[in-house]
Amino acid sequence: MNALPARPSGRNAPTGDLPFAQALQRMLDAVRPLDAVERVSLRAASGRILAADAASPYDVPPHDNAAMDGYALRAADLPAETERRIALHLTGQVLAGPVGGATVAPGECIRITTGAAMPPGADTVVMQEEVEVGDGRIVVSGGHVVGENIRRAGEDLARGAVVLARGRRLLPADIGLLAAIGLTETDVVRRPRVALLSTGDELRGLGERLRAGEIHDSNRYALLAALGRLGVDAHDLGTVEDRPEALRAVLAEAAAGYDAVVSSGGVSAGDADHTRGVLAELGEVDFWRVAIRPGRPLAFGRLGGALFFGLPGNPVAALVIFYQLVLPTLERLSGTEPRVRRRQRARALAAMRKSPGRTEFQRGVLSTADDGSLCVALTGAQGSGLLHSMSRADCFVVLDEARGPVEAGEWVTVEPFADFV
Ligand SMILES: Nc1nc2c(c(=O)[nH]1)N[C@H]1C(S)=C(S)[C@@H](COP(=O)(O)OP(=O)(O)OC[C@H]3O[C@@H](n4cnc5c(N)ncnc54)[C@H](O)[C@@H]3O)O[C@H]1N2
Ligand code: MOO
Repeated sequence: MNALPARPSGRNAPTGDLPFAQALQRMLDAVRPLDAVERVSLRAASGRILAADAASPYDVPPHDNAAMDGYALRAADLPAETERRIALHLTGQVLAGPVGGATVAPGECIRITTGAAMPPGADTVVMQEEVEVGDGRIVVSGGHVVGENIRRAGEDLARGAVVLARGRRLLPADIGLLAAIGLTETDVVRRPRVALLSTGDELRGLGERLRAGEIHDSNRYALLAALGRLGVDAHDLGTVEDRPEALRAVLAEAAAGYDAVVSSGGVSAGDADHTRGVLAELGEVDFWRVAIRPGRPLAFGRLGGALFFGLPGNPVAALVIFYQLVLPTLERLSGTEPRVRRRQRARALAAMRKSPGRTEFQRGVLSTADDGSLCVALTGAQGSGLLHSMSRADCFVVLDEARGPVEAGEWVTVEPFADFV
């Protein structure tokens, strides 16, 4: 791990808070993407990361075929002038499916349906709407061009062409492409094994009764849900008491069996905050404290073979850190590049509080003004313990470290959740 880089003096310099962009870069740099491969059936491959380029073993479509229901014929038989009409002898039909022996000789045509392979001799398909059908013959006008209404072999994918590159997260259309090139299985990267735990004597699991001073452990369930959507192999290690020995025991075991460990709580400066101390004992702390709000007391490091993310306990802080820093790092660990965050500009519907010194990720709701421009309003109070401020939101409002308050009507940067949440 690198030592903390020299930092220019500034508002956060004395505390050693790492600027957001530097923290993200250091986390990404610390990753060695997994390269272990497993073969899965195509039915189980959705959302997995492709481990090697997939090339097509043949042309797709494999044969020239009709793009319309109509008649396969030879363009040379037709008159050049649109007004003139001629009759062609109708000799049979070809449907989509196995190819029969039908061929088209001069003066003949064959009935053809969409997707059926072009019979030898024919070079054009005329739509049935443009043809008059009689007894054993059709009447068709001129003005058709050679190759009309034919889909060419290899038009979608040429033989040997790379259809999907290594590192691709397989989407439904990708599964279709792999099926189209005849694959039944594909090689994907093994899923990262990620351990998740919460720390805090006040925390109770689902269904447990609360005594005075206790709360439900909401972080563990929110983070498990977020990890589930990311497609990692998440393991719930439960809630750990605020005792160094208890944390030591759980983290020592986690160090051995996981690619990443995510904890929440116990990273700040309180008397019961042991996460950093135990991480330093059993592994390495790369940095803690990022100039970000919420989520400043983030501890990042290494625990045995695992990356370690010590998220702050406040529920909104834990999720903001997860989406902004942990998610891209886990994407790289999974063998794919972090997805692009499409930042947009939106007009603030009301003023927003902001002091210089930390990058803020406030929670907003997008709307469209009468003139079509994008607008954003905050989801009410932005305290980092107020989980509803996150659950009501559909975007982050990203306010740069250096800037101060936002005035109503000002343009700000937003990150729609649809891209990553
Ligand atoms: N003297 C200082 N105090 C605090 C600082 C600081 O820099 N100096 N930072 C504050 C900030 S910012 C945050 S965020 C919190 C983070 O502290 P911890 O990570 O040590 O979190 P805890 O103290 O354990 O808990 C904070 C808060 O969150 C609740 N919590 C914890 N875990 C869960 C969970 N799994 N589910 C739901 N809620 C949880 C906990 O009950 C506390 O209310 O520290 C500030 N203090
Ligand atoms: O950073 Mo703390 O996460 O603001 O509440």
